Amino acid sequence: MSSIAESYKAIPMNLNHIIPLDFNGVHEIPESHEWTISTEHPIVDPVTCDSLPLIDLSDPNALSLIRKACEEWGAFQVINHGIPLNLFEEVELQTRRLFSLPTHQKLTILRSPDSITGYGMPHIQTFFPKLMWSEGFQLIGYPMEYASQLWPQEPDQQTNFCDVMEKYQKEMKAFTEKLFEMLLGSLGLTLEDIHWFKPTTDGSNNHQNVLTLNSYPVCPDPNRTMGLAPHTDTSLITVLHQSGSTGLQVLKDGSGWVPVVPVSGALVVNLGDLMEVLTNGLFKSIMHRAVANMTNHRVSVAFFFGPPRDVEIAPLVKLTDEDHPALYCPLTWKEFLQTKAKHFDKALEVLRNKGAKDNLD
Ligand SMILES: C=C1C[C@]23C[C@@]1(O)CC[C@H]2[C@@]12CCC[C@@](C)(C(=O)O1)[C@H]2[C@@H]3C(=O)O
Ligand SMILES: O=C(O)CCC(=O)C(=O)O
Ligand SMILES: [Fe+2]
Repeated sequence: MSSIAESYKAIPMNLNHIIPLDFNGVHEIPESHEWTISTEHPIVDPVTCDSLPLIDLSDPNALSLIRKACEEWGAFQVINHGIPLNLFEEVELQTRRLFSLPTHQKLTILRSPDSITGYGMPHIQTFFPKLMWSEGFQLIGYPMEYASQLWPQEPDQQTNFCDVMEKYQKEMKAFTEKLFEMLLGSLGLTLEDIHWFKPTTDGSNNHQNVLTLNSYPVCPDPNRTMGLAPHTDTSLITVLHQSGSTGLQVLKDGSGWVPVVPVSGALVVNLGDLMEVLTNGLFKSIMHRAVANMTNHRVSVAFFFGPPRDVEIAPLVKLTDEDHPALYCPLTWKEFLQTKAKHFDKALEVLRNKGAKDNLD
């Protein structure tokens, strides 16, 4: 059995693309972090122009609103999701505790070049000549091996951190499974149409999920830097809790970069590349990016919901016919991460053109 944790073994990253800047006391943008931001797409005003749909999950029309948002945007915000709001406060507090540690302490849990978990710059850094104004920490499950290094003298803090992260992942797992069912429902499908989906009452099914804590330190000139460069996620669904400060922007066809205005207690749902594959392109994965700001240290928490290990994702049979042939070749999340690590934003195109996964190189 091969898991996503092994995805980067064949394509290790360069250490210069993992170690973040020590952002403390930086008042000038170093050349290494100075970006020329493309003006190909303008930043639009989310108040007077397009704004990301906000869906109330208790609305009787929720399914049709979800379908519209998934077809037109590939993302939406949700309220009435059932996750206790104090859990967001707890996860944000623990996230801030981690990132406010001295740099030498954070470097004790530096991600190794062939690994998925640990502290460092985003995996996509490798595709950009300039460095991003952010740092992140990826974890899977109960992260005691990391917490014990971060707070060696504080056993209570170690357990607090791990307990909150574990509780958050459990809530997110249940929520993303429910959301996945709603997304299918919006297309007239059920979980029965997904041969690999095995819901369990005790939460023990083997979906693969990753939690990422993102940190965007205060930046002296955000217009000349990039917090997290434009990308689509590889997951089926990503659920993002953004703290009170703006920073996330989604790319809307025909409009431009639309800032996602934080709504208290709401979660942002992004569709990832594997959802585009599964729905044979009916739902699109959304291009998005994040920017830092001059006044607040912005943090966000992203939960990546993926398929079980060794399950090949392919366009759903019920969504294909003679007029709508399958557009993508089947592959596992791990194989897709490897394709993305080679081809980045061309990865879906590669899947469309190759027909069989043996030809992905
Ligand atoms: C499972 C994963 C999704 C992710 C790559 C990763 O292997 C672990 C971290 C995730 C993350 C977080 C920041 C943005 C992103 C594009 C990246 O570079 O690392 C996503 C990845 C993704 O969606 O592929
Ligand atoms: O911080 C954000 O708003 C975006 C984070 C994100 O896109 C990611 O973690 O993949
Ligand atoms: Fe993302």
